[in-house]
Amino acid sequence: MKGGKAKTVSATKYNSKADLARRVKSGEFKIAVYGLGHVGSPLASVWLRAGAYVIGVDKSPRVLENAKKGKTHVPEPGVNEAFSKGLKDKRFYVYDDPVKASQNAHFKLICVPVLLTDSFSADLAAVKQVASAIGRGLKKGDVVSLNPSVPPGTSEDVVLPILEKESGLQAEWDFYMVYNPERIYEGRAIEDIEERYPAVIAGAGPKSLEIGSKLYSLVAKKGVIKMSSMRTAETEKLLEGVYRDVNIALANEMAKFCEKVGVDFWEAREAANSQPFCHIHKPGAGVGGACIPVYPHFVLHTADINKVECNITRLGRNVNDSMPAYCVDQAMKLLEGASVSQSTVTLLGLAFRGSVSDTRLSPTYKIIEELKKLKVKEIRVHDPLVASDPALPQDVMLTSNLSKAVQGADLVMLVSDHPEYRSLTQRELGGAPVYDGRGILDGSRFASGRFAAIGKPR
Ligand SMILES: NC(=O)c1ccc[n+]([C@@H]2O[C@H](COP(=O)([O-])OP(=O)(O)OC[C@H]3O[C@@H](n4cnc5c(N)ncnc54)[C@H](O)[C@@H]3O)[C@@H](O)[C@H]2O)c1
Ligand SMILES: CC(=O)N[C@@H]1[C@@H](OP(=O)(O)OP(=O)(O)OC[C@H]2O[C@@H](n3ccc(=O)[nH]c3=O)[C@H](O)[C@@H]2O)O[C@H](CO)[C@@H](O)[C@@H]1O
Repeated sequence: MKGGKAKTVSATKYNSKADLARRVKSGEFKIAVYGLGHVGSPLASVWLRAGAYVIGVDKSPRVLENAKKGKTHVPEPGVNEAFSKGLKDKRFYVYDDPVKASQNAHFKLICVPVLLTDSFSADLAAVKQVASAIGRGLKKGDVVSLNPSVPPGTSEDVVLPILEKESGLQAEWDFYMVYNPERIYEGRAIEDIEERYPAVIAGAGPKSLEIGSKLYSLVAKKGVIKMSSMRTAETEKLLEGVYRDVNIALANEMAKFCEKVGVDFWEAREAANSQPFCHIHKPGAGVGGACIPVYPHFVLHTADINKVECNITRLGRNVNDSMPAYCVDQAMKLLEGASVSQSTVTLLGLAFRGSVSDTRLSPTYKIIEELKKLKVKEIRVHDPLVASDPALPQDVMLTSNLSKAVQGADLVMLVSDHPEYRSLTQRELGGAPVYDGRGILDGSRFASGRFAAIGKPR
C-alpha cells in the first residue's frame, strides 16, 4: 500500500455514471471553479446547465461582483444566462475565499491563466497559489482538475505535490487528480465543451482517471478520450497549439514568397487546399491571443531543459513574431514619399482576432510599437468590440466610431479580421491608402496604387 496509508475512498464508490450524476444534481457533489475568465466562466456555466451546484471563485473583486449579479466580463454566449439561472435556483455561489470553496466543494477545477514570464518560461504562480488553497481545504474523496495548457510534467511535478503537501492526503488513495486541457474557441466556448469536442482526460492514476472520465462524460456529449498519463495529455494540447503556430508561419512565409514572385497567394491557397491533405493556413499581421503565441514557448523551454532541438517550432515563432514589423514596412510604402512624421495612421482592430473583444498579446500592440519607432504623428485604433483598453499608450486614440477613426487619416491598416471590416470600401475608409494585413478586403473596391494586401503581388 503506497505510503502505508489505508485506502479510504474508492473511485468506484460512485458506482455508475448515473449515481455520480445524481450526486452532482442533488448538490451532494458540489463543483468549485477557480478563475471565472474565458475558460472558467463557460466551464462553470456548463456544469450549471447540467444541473450542478457550482461555487465560482476568483481573486478579482470586479469579476466576483459581476458574478453575484449573474454577469460576466467574458462575452461568451450562454454564460450570463447560466449564471443568472444558477443564482435564481440557488445553485450558484460566489466566493472570494479559495480555501472555504475547497472545503465546501468536492470537484475543484483550476482555470486560472498560465502565461509567460519575462524569460519565456511558464508563469505558474496563479496555478500554484490556487493549488495550495485547494490543498488546504481538500477532503477525502475530492477530485481536482487542472485545465490550463501547461508544460509537460506540471500536473505531476508541480500541482500534485502541492495538493499532497498542503492537505496531508495522498492522491489515488485519499483524493483524485485529473488533467483536462481546455480546447475551447472563444465565442463558442459552451458549445465546444458540450457538443463539439471530446474531453481529453488523464489521471494521477487509474482511479483518478476513472472518476474523472465519469465526471467529464456528464457534460461532454462527444465523450472522453482517456490518456495514459497527465504528461501525455498536457503535451497533446501543446501539439494542437504548435501545429497551428507552425502552419500559420508557413502561410506567412509562402505569402511573402508569392508577393515577391508576382503571384496571388490567396488564389494559389484556395486551389492547393482543394487537395484533401493540404491545409494551408492564413497569413496575417501577427499571431496573438493567450494561447497560440504562448504554447510553443512551453515546448521550447522544456526542450532546452532536456537538450532537444525543436528548430521548426522556434523558427515558426520567430516568423510569426516578425509579421507586425513586416506589415508596417509594407504599409509604409503606400505613403509614397509623404512625410512619415506628419502622418496619421489608423489601425482597424485591437482584438487579437476577429469576432472577439480579447486583446491579450494582440499584434496591434506590436504594430503600435513599430509605428512609434517610425515616429508617425498620430496613431488611432478602431475596434467594434473593444470599448476601452488601459494597456494602450495614452496618446493612442481608441474608438468604435469608424468615421471618426479614419477622418483625415493618411494611412489605414487592417489588423484584425472582424467580419464587419470585410465589405469596407475606400470611401468608407476616408479615401486614405489601405493596407490589408488579413487579406479580407476586396481589392477591386480600392484605387490601384492606394491598396496593398498581405499575399497579393504589388
Ligand atoms: N482563452 C481561451 O480561449 C483558452 C482556450 C483554451 C485554453 N485556455 C487556457 O486556459 C488558461 C486560462 O485562460 P483564460 O483565458 O480563462 O484566462 P482569463 O484571464 O480570461 O481568466 C482567468 C481568471 O482567473 C482569475 N485569477 C487569476 N489568478 C487567480 C488566483 N490566483 N486565484 C483566483 N483567481 C485568479 C482572474 O481574475 C480571471 O478572472 C489559459 O492560460 C490557457 O492555458 C484558454
Ligand atoms: C487550433 C485552434 O484553432 N486553436 C484555437 C486557438 O484559438 P484562438 O482563439 O487563439 O484563435 P486562432 O484562430 O488560433 O488565432 C490565433 C492567432 O493566430 C492568427 N491566425 C489564425 C489562423 C490563421 O490561419 N492565421 C493567423 O494568422 C489569428 O489572427 C490570431 O491572432 O487557441 C485556443 C487556446 O488554446 C484553442 O482552444 C482553440 O482551439
